[in-house]
Amino acid sequence: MPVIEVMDLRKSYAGRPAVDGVSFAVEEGEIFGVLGPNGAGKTTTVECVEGLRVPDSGVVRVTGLDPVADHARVARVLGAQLQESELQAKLTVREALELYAAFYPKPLDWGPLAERLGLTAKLTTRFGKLSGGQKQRLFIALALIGDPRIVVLDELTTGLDPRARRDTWELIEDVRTRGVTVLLVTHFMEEAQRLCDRIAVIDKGRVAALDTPAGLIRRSAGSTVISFTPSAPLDEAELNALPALASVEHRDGRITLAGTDETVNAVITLLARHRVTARQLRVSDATLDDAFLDLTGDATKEAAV
Ligand SMILES: Nc1ncnc2c1ncn2[C@@H]1O[C@H](COP(=O)(O)OP(=O)(O)OP(=O)(O)O)[C@@H](O)[C@H]1O
Repeated sequence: MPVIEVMDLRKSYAGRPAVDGVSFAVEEGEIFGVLGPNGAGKTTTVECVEGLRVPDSGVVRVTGLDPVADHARVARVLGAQLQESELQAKLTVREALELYAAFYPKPLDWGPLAERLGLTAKLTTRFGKLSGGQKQRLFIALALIGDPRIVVLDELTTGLDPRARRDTWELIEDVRTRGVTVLLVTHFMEEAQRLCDRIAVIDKGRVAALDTPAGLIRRSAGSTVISFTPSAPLDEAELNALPALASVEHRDGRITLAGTDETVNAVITLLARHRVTARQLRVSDATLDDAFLDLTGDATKEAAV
């Protein structure tokens, strides 16, 4: 049985749909990503899973329980990252960890958790004096302290420097190794690609695609990218006629084509036919970034970056 089930979830604000028929199921032990442009309905969706918002219609189940009607029981199995305003400025890091540990029947030992999140040197620092990244790390610790079966992390590494981000990814991988299910809302493609087993791409309140990161990349139009600097100009019409071509870009004499393996073979044949040499030829797989822009359409491109 899935540990989280969302079926035809709908939620409007002042008559405007923010979530418009979202369905997905998260299996035990999975890292499930929710990805989408700003305002797509991601936070509303996960807050319905946490029982913090009441859906207009649809069904949400967490370990078979209704997060609104069975809020107390759901809170025992689900750890959620807090919003900044929820902690007192005068509370020290140690006090916050001890306080939250006391809420749960079998909390984790907060010492190693604080160590893993680089908070040991900050135990006596008051919350109000922490940097944005340190606060973020404390919220992650507090989400995990109750040793939950499921953890919901919204914008996990926003505000963290690259080092802290990588340490946090390792921590999340450790958490999953212990069998914890992770529901992760993120804007970072690299994070989603590295951590998530499956991703629901949400766009305009609906699920635009649901697949593994590799599956999302494969289904986007230009899943292979070839770039090179030709030794002589190539005919634009011939380039545009290449099979399975998704896009052509020219920059500083360099040509970048997105397509499939078929496009790559055809361009190599084209180059040979015209006796044109391709300097600095590179062939690479498209990234999740490319797939995301493709799946969420042109209108949302600007909001996504
Ligand atoms: N409490 C609220 N009252 C009115 N409108 C809201 C409320 N919360 C969210 N919205 C609107 O609902 C839509 C979806 O918001 P939501 O926060 O769920 O999106 P999101 O995908 O999490 O966005 P972001 O990536 O920017 O955090 C947005 O248009 C937002 O303005």
